[in-house]
Amino acid sequence: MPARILDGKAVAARIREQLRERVEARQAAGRRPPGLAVVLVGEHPASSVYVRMKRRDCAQVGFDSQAHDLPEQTSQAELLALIDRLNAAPETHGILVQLPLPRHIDAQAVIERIDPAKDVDGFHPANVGRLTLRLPGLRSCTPHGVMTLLRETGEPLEGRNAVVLGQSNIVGRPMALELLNARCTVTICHSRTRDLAAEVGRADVLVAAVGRPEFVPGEWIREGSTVIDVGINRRDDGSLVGDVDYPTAAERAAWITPVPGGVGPMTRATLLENTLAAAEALDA
Ligand SMILES: Nc1nc2c(c(=O)[nH]1)N[C@@H](CN(C=O)c1ccc(C(=O)N[C@@H](CCC(=O)O)C(=O)O)cc1)CN2
Repeated sequence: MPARILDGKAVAARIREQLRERVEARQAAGRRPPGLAVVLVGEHPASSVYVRMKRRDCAQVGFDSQAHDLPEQTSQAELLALIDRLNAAPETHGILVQLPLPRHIDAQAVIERIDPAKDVDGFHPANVGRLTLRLPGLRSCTPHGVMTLLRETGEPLEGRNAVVLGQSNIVGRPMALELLNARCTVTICHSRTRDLAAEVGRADVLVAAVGRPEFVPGEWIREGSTVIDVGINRRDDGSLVGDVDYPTAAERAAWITPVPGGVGPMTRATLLENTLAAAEALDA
């Protein structure tokens, strides 16, 4: 039986509708809309697309979308000064600095300058630490969005073997922590992993986040598993493919995410959820 599709686009649309209703109720109670500052430095083509989508999402749910488009030559000091102003601004509940940043800027220093209470990307060490310790806090959007999608299968996660391909700060590491917190047995694979095919073959839940087009062949996939493809790779003809070879993986998996329309929309929906949560906490 071919895999069932985990439709991130549809789930994200449902989340946005719920958020729109909550924002309406908030405003009916005389409170200001959640404000999200989206900071884009330079003109990285993919980043410009993602930022445009995030701003459109904000408009759709009634958030106050605050655009800060800065030139490529912006200095680190100028960017840090903007973060300081946004940290102090009561109408700004969430601050998102789109990554990657130009090479002359130290992205970690920028992330650490954001007030953890406004860190809607969940990248600040304080929020990553809280995730590690199973304390409430703002969660990194892609991994948290993946957890929301996994719940859509209706299958329990407890005790399942989860394998994460990739150990990045944005996806791989927080993803492994989310799965561990859901009581999976977690393996993280990376470029030095010895027998990748064997590790993937043990996965009841596979999360692929390596950034290499169609890197995982279908024959590695465990029959009946859930396959989450975080990769978004653009081919020369402009089309998008994931890190997993979708047609062959779909023959073996029970559930699979498409690319596009899988994890990407969930990343954006989680950003909106985080921004409303930040607004509720900051305005309380
Ligand atoms: N500050 C951040 N920077 C980056 C993050 C992040 O979470 N925070 N993650 C990635 C990119 N990313 C979010 O910004 C992102 C990537 C893709 C999508 C998405 O909706 N993709 C669509 C297809 C879009 C297209 O047509 O190109 C899909 O998969 O259906 C949303 C967000 C790096 N930077």
